Amino acid sequence: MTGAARDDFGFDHVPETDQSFENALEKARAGERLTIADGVELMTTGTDTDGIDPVRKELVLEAADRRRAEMVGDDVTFVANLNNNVTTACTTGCLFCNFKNTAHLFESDSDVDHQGFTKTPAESRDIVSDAVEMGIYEVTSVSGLHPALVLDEEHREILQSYDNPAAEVNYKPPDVYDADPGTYAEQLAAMSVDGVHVHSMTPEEAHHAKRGTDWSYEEVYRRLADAGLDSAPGTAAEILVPEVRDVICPGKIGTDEWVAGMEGAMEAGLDVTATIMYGHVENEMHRVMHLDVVRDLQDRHGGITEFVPLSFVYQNTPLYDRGLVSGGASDAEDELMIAVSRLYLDNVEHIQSSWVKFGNAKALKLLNCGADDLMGTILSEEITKRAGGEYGEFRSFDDYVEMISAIGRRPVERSTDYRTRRPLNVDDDHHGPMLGPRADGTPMLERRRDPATADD
Ligand SMILES: C[S@@+](CC[C@H](N)C(=O)[O-])C[C@H]1O[C@@H](n2cnc3c(N)ncnc32)[C@H](O)[C@@H]1O
Ligand SMILES: Nc1c(NC[C@H](O)[C@H](O)[C@H](O)CO)[nH]c(=O)[nH]c1=O
Ligand SMILES: N[C@@H](Cc1ccc(O)cc1)C(=O)O
Ligand code: SF4
Repeated sequence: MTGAARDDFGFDHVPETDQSFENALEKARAGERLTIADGVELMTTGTDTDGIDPVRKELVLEAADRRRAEMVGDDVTFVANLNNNVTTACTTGCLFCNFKNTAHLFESDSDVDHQGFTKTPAESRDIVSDAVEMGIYEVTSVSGLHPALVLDEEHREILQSYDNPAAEVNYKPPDVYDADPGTYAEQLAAMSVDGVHVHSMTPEEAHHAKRGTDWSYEEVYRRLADAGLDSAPGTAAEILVPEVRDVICPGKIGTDEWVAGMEGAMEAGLDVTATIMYGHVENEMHRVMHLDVVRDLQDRHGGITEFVPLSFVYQNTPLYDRGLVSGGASDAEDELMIAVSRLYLDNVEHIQSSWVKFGNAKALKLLNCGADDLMGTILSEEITKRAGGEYGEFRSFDDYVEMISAIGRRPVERSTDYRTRRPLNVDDDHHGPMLGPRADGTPMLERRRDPATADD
């Protein structure tokens, strides 16, 4: 149970094992593949004692830091990217999420005020074009499950052929809404400016993009790739254990469906990332069971480029408002989550420290606990901000160089798939991206179009 959860929720899976902390640590240090019991011993710093033992914790962090150095060396990577989320309208109602707004508020005849947005493909293109001009390599786009969003026109026709599409397949035509998001294919094509890498379509979104059809995930991801998709984010993972999903996101796809979606993306030839969102109602057994699902998937397919632990941002969420949790993960839990991810996921090369969730100081600390990637410039962020997170929306290349060299590591700009890397020269006065289609080393904000002088 995390420190923050108020109730035990009657979970069947609890952090109890037959393993000892010492044996688990020994195996981790020797580079042996860990079992779930080993992982739980490390994550809890021993189930034989209550709470986190600070001395044992340091031993786990040290083992993970050493493993990181052996696996990927001392470079710290990051990507020049933009978040361009298309819509906050969603019908799913996950209890940890304050990104979404109830979809019916977006209907033209609703007079209830809301803070949400829906972008048309043309609006997405303008936003991405500006960021490409600033030198980004990647655009990341994740959205709510808007009832008018469909894969393509063929999908729309199928959904319209149902007797009652709203009730049967969660479809309403775009003319019901204030703004038309177009189709997923149109959005991806619009965002594909000058060949910029498009990272989008979580398994949850892919499930929405195939609703009411018998299409496979592979088929859906192939069509999305034809439209401009380059890789897929493995969010919607949350905690991949059914009894936890029943509490925090009963309307969401299940664990098996998430795995099937990721497999479909990989079968369509796309790289994917994988995530865990932790620090709410789950316990350490659930966290390690989740790592096991990811490791198993990677054993079978090998397309996961990075693992991203997303620490739950609790402030403005239904889970917190309703008293189901009293906060998020502690610093020690964040450190152990990163460290055990590194040690358990022996087949995933990169572990990301997410500054948007942790802030600069903790994000840097986590680079000494097993992480080797410091996310991206982002430029605009809504999910964490709307949940009450306060660590901003942008990090410049100068910020990155300063932070990473301050901990004695080498800053390296990367592509989304990590296959292209460019070490930065820390002695330069200013730094900017070089890998994007229009990047030329100029600092990003210097190239931001001034809205006052923009001509369109
Ligand atoms: C907001 S959704 C958008 C994409 C799509 N609707 C989905 O669920 O995959 C993307 C991810 O943001 C993360 N997220 C949402 N609310 C969060 C919160 N309060 N704290 C941390 N992560 C959060 C979750 O992991 C979620 O899967
Ligand atoms: N950790 C978060 C990410 N990570 C994604 C990266 O920035 C990048 O897009 C990925 O590594 C692929 O190159 N993105 C978010 O929007 N929010 C996060 O918390
Ligand atoms: N956009 C998601 C997180 C995310 C997106 C893509 C990733 O590869 C990883 C994480 C958020 O802000 O929470
Ligand atoms: S996490 Fe995704 S599916 Fe769930 S409510 Fe938020 S936007 Fe909708």
